[in-house]
Amino acid sequence: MSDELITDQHIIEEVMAETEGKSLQPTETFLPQHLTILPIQQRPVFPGLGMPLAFKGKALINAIKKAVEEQDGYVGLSLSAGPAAKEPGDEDLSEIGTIFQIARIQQHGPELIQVMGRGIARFTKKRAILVKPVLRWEVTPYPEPENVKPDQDLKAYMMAISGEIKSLLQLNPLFKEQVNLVASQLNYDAPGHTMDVISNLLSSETDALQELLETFGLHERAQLLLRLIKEELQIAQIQKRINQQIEEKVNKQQKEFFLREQLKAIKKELGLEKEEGESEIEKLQKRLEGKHLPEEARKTVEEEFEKLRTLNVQSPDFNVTRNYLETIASLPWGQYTEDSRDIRKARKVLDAEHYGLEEVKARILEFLSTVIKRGTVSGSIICLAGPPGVGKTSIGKSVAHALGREFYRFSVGGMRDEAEIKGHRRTYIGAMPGKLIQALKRTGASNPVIMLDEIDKIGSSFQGDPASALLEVLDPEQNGSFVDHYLDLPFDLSNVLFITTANQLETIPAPLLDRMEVIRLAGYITQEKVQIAKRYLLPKQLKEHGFAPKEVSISEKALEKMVNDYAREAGVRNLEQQIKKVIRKAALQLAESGQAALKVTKRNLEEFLGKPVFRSERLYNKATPGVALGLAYTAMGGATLYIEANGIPSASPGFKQTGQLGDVMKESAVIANTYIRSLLGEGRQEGGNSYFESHQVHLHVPAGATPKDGPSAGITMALALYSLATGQPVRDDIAMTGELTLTGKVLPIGGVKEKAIAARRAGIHHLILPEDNRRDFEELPAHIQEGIAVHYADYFEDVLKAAFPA
Ligand SMILES: Nc1ncnc2c1ncn2[C@@H]1O[C@H](COP(=O)(O)OP(=O)(O)OP(=O)(O)O)[C@@H](O)[C@H]1O
Repeated sequence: MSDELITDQHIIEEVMAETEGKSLQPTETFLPQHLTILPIQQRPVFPGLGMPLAFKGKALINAIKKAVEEQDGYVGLSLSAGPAAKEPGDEDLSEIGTIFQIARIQQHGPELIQVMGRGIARFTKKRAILVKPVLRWEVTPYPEPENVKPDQDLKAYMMAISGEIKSLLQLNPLFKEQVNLVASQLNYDAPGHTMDVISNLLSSETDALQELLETFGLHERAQLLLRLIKEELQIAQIQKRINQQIEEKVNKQQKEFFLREQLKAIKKELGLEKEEGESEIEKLQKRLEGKHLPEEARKTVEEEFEKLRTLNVQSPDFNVTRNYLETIASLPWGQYTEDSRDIRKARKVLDAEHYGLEEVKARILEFLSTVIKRGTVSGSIICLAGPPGVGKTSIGKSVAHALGREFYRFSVGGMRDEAEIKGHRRTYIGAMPGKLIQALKRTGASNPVIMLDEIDKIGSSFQGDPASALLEVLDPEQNGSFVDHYLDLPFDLSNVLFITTANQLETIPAPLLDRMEVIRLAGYITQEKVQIAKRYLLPKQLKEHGFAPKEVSISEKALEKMVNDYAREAGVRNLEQQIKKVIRKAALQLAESGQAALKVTKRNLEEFLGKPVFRSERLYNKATPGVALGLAYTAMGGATLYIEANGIPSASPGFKQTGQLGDVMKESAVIANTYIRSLLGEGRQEGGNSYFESHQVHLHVPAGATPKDGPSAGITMALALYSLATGQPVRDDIAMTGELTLTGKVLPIGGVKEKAIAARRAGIHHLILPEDNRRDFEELPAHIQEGIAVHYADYFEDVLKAAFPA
């Protein structure tokens, strides 16, 4: 035999076969009571199974040989409590051990011997009879009793044990071999023996196994064994799970690795060598290099880069994180354009880009000079208010030009979702930053001019209130660290110059309006429009259509006709459309006729634009009793507004009004009715007037489909009723506006400039205004006042005097 230690399974089997039958169920009388004690470590040996053991030291080797020769190979095995290296003394050894019968020995050199044999029975120590050179004890052997009939409890235990062992078998294939080996020995009629065989296979703690050995009662032993097997089973299950997990992970990793390698190889073939993720990360990092990110942002960016590196390029998370970093990289952190500080240049820019608007330009220049002086725009918000097409946007652009800043414009009209301003949180699919951050990204500067259009039409809904989000953006206290939901980092908006535009101020949320400096643009009179068309709109459109200035000319008279008959509005948007139309038609004519140039005049204008859209704003060619011309101020600018009254003779007199009137306007109508009735009532006027007592009176404000409201039609309504009742027509070249009280006092109204412009547009030469609006009118530019005679009214009598000149 070789010198190797025997571990081979078949040798152990051989030993077992050899010892089989010899002492399978020894009785006490067969077993020696004086035994050489061999100390063993790590785990006790249970009776029943054959196994190899190794011992060291000359004294032990001699004692073992002697036991084989003289004592049929019987020795005692006792578990040593001390460390393996130390030679254990009497006191270190467990007093309960196993009688072991050695069947074969094999010496490996002078110091090491290997023995093979099997456990026979338990013993307990009586006393030591020799201590040196080896231990010899007097013992009491406890062979397992034969043929005990297990009682019910024990049977149940044994079945449970066998069940658990079966489960263990399924989990642990290594275990299976051993169990198969002992399977032949499992015998439920010898429960003690069976349990010992199984105990030999357990991998429980040393102490637990020794306790099992020391348990003589079969019930208790069965209980303990069952517990230990269950523990073993649990461990086996955990092991299995861990194994599975590891296996799965390894498999997945291997697969991914394999695919990635393939991808790399393919890319290499295609010349796209670098790994996608890496090169993207590098690119992003490069873009971020020159930016002045604040500490907090820098930290976040670093964390995100860390995350990006660990992510698979194909994973959706990679995209989300990359997009986020791209947004950050595209923002103008710490990048500013330098403001031009030259106010004379600013004036030049404004003048060059706009005709007229003197007052607006003056206000803008005042504003710019304070900005230049203070060196900061923080807290200043301009609101340009006026009808469509009067140049609000283009004034905003000029402000940006004058300061040398970038310009960005977006509309907040109809906005209902706060996220449009503040962005979506990144957890949303397809999340984006809000409009403000997009504006900064687009302009590439942290101090652009941002124009918020249609602030009077901002909405609100269950998705949050965009107005309050805007408030946060515009508030100088807060916008230094504006946090967009998507960015989730503060960005400094305090250097942005905000300009808002609105058609009317009434619908702007009050907290927003409070923060803004309102500059009104009232609209243009005909002469201004003609000049704007001649100097700006026409040259611009010619250029856009690829014409030299001389190729198409439109005479001033033609322009005037265009303004009056085709584009009657407060602004010039529609006029610009008409000019485009003329130029397009002219282009066709020039191409077809081969002419070099074309002149558009008042006479041939209809060839280009068709029949006039507006004839006159006057519905009535001659003065009619019951009709008066009022002036209104709407989001579209000033407008003229007829008020009609009519009556039907009736036994049951009454009063009604129509024309989509708002609540305030309805009240005005009722007030006018009451006032005029009391004014004309019997006994008050010479001869008396009993019209209202004998008629159903109806008041109407065309056009009936347009909703109207406000108190400023008070005097007009009253005058219409007066004219109806008295049968006197109001002179046909007069228009009026003013609120009326129940006692006939005339109160001031708003929008004087817009209304004056509307009156001029309608060819009106006489205007009735409340006395308290005198200053408003007198402060208007001379060209608007020109040609208008104003009659100021303090009481309704003043209105009558102006309307029915003697
Ligand atoms: N005073 C002016 N001088 C020169 N051009 C003008 C003047 N006013 C308006 N325009 C021109 O008229 C056109 C319409 O003006 P703009 O778009 O600024 O109007 P807006 O008031 O912003 O209208 P909206 O309220 O509809 O946005 C532009 O081409 C603009 O340049």
